[in-house]
Amino acid sequence: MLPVEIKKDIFWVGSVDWNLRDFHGYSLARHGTTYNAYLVKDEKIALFDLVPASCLDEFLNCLKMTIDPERIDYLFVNHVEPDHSGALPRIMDIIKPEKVFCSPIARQALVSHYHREDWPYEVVSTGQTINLGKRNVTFLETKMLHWPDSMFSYIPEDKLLISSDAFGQNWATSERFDDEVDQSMLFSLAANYFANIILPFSPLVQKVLAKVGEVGWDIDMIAPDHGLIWRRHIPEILAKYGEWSAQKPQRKAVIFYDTMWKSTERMSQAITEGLLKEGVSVRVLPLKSAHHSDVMPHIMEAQAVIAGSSTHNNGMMPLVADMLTYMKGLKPQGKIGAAFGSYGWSGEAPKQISEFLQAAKVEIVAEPLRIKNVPTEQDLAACREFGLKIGREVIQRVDV
Ligand SMILES: Cc1cc2nc3c(=O)[nH]c(=O)nc-3n(C[C@H](O)[C@H](O)[C@H](O)COP(=O)(O)O)c2cc1C
Repeated sequence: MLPVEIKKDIFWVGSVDWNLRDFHGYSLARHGTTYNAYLVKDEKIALFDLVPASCLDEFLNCLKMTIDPERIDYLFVNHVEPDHSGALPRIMDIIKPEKVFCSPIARQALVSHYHREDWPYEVVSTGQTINLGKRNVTFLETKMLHWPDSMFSYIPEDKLLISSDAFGQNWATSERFDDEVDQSMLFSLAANYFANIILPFSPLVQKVLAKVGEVGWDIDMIAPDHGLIWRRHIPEILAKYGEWSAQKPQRKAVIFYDTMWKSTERMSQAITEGLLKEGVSVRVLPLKSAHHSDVMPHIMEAQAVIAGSSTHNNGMMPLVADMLTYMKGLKPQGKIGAAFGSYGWSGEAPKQISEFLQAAKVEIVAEPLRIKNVPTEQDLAACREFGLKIGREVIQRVDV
């Protein structure tokens, strides 16, 4: 990739991973991703963040088009996760920087990843400022957003916030800025990223947004470590982070299920009809075709989570267990829910699902609905009634 000057003497120098489809086990990177690093040419030459070890060659090519890497004085590590620091051991040998700036927790994390106590670490904390010459860099530790070591770097002279993984999206593009790409795709991928990575830390997002307001940073560019750089739609993405982290649900229900012989699927269709009759928008996600990370953005927005499974070996179908486990870890707040499914003889799955939902702090608003074998017309009417009941609960909560 070619470097791009994003501000006077500040360059994007990352790499674009067109191949990536599985991002540490998520289907999040269906559209590839970028690893963004930023080079600042001042009296001190500074490099912010890096790329994974696998992208080192492409990254070095890009970097060398802007600077002789040996001239770089300072490295800033905003996040230790290997997609942003994996190239560090090789880069340290090439650049031999005077200093490696990182948060106190990042220093420990770097040592436990790369086992190098001898690198020239310089620990920086929230509010501290480092001078580069004409510019300053100031820091805000964003612990658990989304790793303990994470921090933001802000350059006031350029109104530039280098935001680590926050505000990122996984999308391999040749464009570098938010106003150069399709807007609905951009915001949809930003939402996808938030729902799968940031959601459990929603209360922290609210605090960080408040803190950024409090310190009065004037920002006209947000440069995340993945995806497009925000320069045109900053108020919109900040508002979206406020909205997503507030977890205010919409008049929407998500139904996910797995089925062997489609009886549970037939139930899901009748439940959908009931919800629609109440005026609730529905997303139906059969887990054989929807990966758990594709379901989460819908759960993030929905008021109701309705999970279905046929009974399989006295339990729920494995894909449903997978989805529930994944969802529980992401701690969605303020949801209502219910469980359903077809069975042959013992029929444990719906009750097990209902208990799991409850353990995930989902408020159960309908008894688990079980149908023996293939649903009759009467059974389908019961499913519609189940959908109507949940629909009414959605409306009651969303429309207050
Ligand atoms: C491998 C297998 C294991 C099953 N185990 C159970 C079971 O433990 N308890 C039960 O009630 N039904 C069991 N069933 C029956 C199914 O739950 C039943 O056929 C149901 O109607 C399937 O719903 P579906 O079409 O949505 O998959 C099993 C079926 C299969 C194929």
